[in-house]
Amino acid sequence: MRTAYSVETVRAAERELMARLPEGALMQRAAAGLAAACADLIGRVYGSRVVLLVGSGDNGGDALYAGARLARRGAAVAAVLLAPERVHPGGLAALLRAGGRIAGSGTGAGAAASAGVGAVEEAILRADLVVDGIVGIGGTGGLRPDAARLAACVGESGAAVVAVDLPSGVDADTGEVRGAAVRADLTVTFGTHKPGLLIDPAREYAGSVRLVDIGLGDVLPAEAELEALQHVDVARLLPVPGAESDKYRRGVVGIAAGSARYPGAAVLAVSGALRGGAGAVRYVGPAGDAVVSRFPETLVSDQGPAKAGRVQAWVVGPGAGDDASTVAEVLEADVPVLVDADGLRLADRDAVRARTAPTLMTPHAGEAAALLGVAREEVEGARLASARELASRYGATVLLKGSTTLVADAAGGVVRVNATGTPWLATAGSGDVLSGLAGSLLASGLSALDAGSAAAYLHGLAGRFAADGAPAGAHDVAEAIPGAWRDVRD
Ligand SMILES: NC(=O)C1=CN([C@@H]2O[C@H](COP(=O)(O)OP(=O)(O)OC[C@H]3O[C@@H](n4cnc5c(N)ncnc54)[C@H](O)[C@@H]3O)[C@@H](O)[C@H]2O)[C@@H](O)CC1
Ligand SMILES: [K+]
Repeated sequence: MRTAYSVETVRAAERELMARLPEGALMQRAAAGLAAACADLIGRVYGSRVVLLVGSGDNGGDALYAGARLARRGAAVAAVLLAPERVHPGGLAALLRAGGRIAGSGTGAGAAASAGVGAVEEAILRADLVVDGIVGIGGTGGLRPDAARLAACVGESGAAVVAVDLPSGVDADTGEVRGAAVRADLTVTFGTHKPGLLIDPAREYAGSVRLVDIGLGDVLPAEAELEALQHVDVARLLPVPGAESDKYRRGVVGIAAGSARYPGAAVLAVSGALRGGAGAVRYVGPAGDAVVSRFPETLVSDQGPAKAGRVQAWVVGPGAGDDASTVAEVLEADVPVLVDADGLRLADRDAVRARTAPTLMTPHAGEAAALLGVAREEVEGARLASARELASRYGATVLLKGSTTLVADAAGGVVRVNATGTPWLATAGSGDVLSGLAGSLLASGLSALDAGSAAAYLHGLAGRFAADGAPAGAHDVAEAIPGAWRDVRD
């Protein structure tokens, strides 16, 4: 499991750890890890041109101490000081002792806003490596104008860019990026991941992320704010039939989907459900013929959901058109229900809130925006807050689809993030496959949080296998699910 902790939690843990250690020990651990990561990235340290962007806090201190280490190994290191009067004194002294210098001025008053700005920009443009120590977990609001100018200049440089702890300008707790931010090739983060490093849009700014152990693990609380499942975690969740299993014990998933206009949505939801571990898939709706001709193992009922027979979890909504009564009927069932696509629009909020069995809603950003009454960009820019808000409004678990899919429970607690997805998954019908797959996992007894996050994981992996660098259709993704399942369990 990859976990991420909020700034507040990190601060508390750091205080506890610092009280037990000699002064400055944590920063030295951070700087050593940072310098090593920089060296790995650029390959040859000796003779390389390194520019440090140094803010007024400890993030700048980390950059300065790491810069000193690189200078001792023969790099030409220049520090751009955003606030020379408040720079980390020990870090700056260490850099100067190691032969580093202050960029833009020979006097030490070389802030980017000063007359030395041309020289600063030139240094950044000519650098082999830029180390972004403008601001870390102490950042508030968007980058200030001086810092924003530096971030823009870094964007024009061909240098490798390493962000210290976080790319400056991104929100550590939410992954939001309001205004300018540094785009890094690599982010070297300390002690633990921060939620923003795992959630878009900030995740994209971070590049690849390397975690440096500074001993924080022992003092962090057991429950994180955000977690990302890995193969072994998903393998533990996936249902495996035992010797005594029959189709009912393995779970029957009901699919109430499709319409005369969109029969394909029903077929695709069933295709996902058949690969999700349930013992049987029951279909109700107007696309029964299309479903059976493609998947003869489906139990098709021409009755409504309430009379369809035994079902341990329902999926309702893909391709449902305007069939609000089926959605309402499914929401009355006393078993877990997954609501997707048209079903999200048709589901009555009070009916969802009144349910006692789990409800899993699976909107993409556009659908979530419509339910929240905001613009799509607002959801895309604030994915964590949007998922949490929707979960709390509906009293449901919400799986917000996207490049980094989030799954949030209504009661709060840990949020799951999934990063196995690929842009190739942005293809018609791929969401229908996911809803069937997640519904199948619900029917086999997983909680809404586990079913949603395990399904997102498998679906993302299947998308990668199906696409493999070329376009793939949603049915290809469904067919790749068994391979993803095997990959996870190996
Ligand atoms: N506390 C610890 O134990 C450790 C902290 N470390 C480093 O310390 C960092 C946190 O240090 P600080 O608490 O000093 O905070 P930061 O260095 O992250 O930022 C605070 C400084 O940035 C300025 N600032 C805030 N928002 C800004 C904005 N939007 N634009 C421009 N400047 C802005 C503030 O004026 C303040 O001086 C971590 O991210 C990490 O890099 C590491 O050395 C590891 C150990
Ligand atoms: K930074």
